Amino acid sequence: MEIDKAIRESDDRRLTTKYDNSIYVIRRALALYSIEEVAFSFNGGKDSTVLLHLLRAGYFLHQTEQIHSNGDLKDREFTFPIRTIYFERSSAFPEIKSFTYETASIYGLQLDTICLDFKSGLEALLEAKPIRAIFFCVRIGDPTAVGQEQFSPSSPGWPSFMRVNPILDWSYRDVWAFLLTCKVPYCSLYDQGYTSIGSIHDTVPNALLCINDSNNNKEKFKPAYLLTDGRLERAGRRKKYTPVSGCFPAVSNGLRNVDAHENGMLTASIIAVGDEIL
Ligand SMILES: Cc1cc2nc3c(=O)[nH]c(=O)nc-3n(C[C@H](O)[C@H](O)[C@H](O)COP(=O)(O)O)c2cc1C
Ligand SMILES: Nc1ncnc2c1ncn2[C@@H]1O[C@H](COP(=O)(O)OP(=O)(O)OP(=O)(O)O)[C@@H](O)[C@H]1O
Repeated sequence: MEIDKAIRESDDRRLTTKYDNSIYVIRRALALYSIEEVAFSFNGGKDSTVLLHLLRAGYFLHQTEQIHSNGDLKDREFTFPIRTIYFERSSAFPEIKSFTYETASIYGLQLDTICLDFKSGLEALLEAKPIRAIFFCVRIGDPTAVGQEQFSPSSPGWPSFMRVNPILDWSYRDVWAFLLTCKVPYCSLYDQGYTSIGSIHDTVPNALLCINDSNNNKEKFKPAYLLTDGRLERAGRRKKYTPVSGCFPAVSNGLRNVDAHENGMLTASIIAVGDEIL
């Protein structure tokens, strides 16, 4: 299996350890649930792309073990049977949409495109299919990762299923080490300086990757894998906020000089020195 081979041939010990742990979680899930009971939530982003290939490798290894007595399972005989769900958004970047569909076609994914919000879409899906566990790409540091573990039941108020998070402990650097080591295709936006991709309304390239091109006065950006401080991967994503006076600010990556009033966020600092307040 090409993914497993690429990782085994790599001398990046940290990556190998992360890979082995993720494969362990995937194989645990595949042992606990039947193939009809699992699904994979895929959106064409970098984390999703990592998980797709981990699932391909994990499923392949799981299968190989199951049919061991019948001889080798060749790569070309291998299909990926895990139901893959994609919530299509009209506000998604066209590059993300096309990458998602191209990837589905290249790897023979059974893609279910859902045009509802997450909750209603999941409700409809779980009513129609026997799904009990969903592979998800949350990583520690993501705003939604708080309190999650590798196996976490869905939150109260959500349809009932198990969230399986095989890359929970992966860092930004691990994600890129994996994608580059395995030489798998990823969405072209990452080569244009986007480091985390939300909607067209709230995402710009990461200003930390900006190259000054004084010749033609145009902004250029280095690829996402050159971002050295992974804690800043969401610097190109504007925080969700409630507009104060109904006016929406221009997209900002948080590093440009954006008017705080315009953003609806006001901050104040107080410095106390002895009994004096400055
Ligand atoms: C398959 C799936 C399952 C989800 N399950 C939950 C959940 O159990 N609890 C929750 O608070 N959010 C859940 N969400 C929402 C995500 O945590 C998160 O809000 C969503 O991915 C939006 O991220 P974004 O705001 O960065 O686009 C789920 C989303 C998807 C696609
Ligand atoms: N529209 C969607 N359809 C299906 N799954 C989704 C969707 N949006 C989010 N998810 C799930 O939530 C995970 C986390 O989303 P998130 O946007 O943080 O990561 P990503 O898109 O893979 O990478 P990036 O941080 O670069 O955007 C996805 O990898 C996927 O499992």
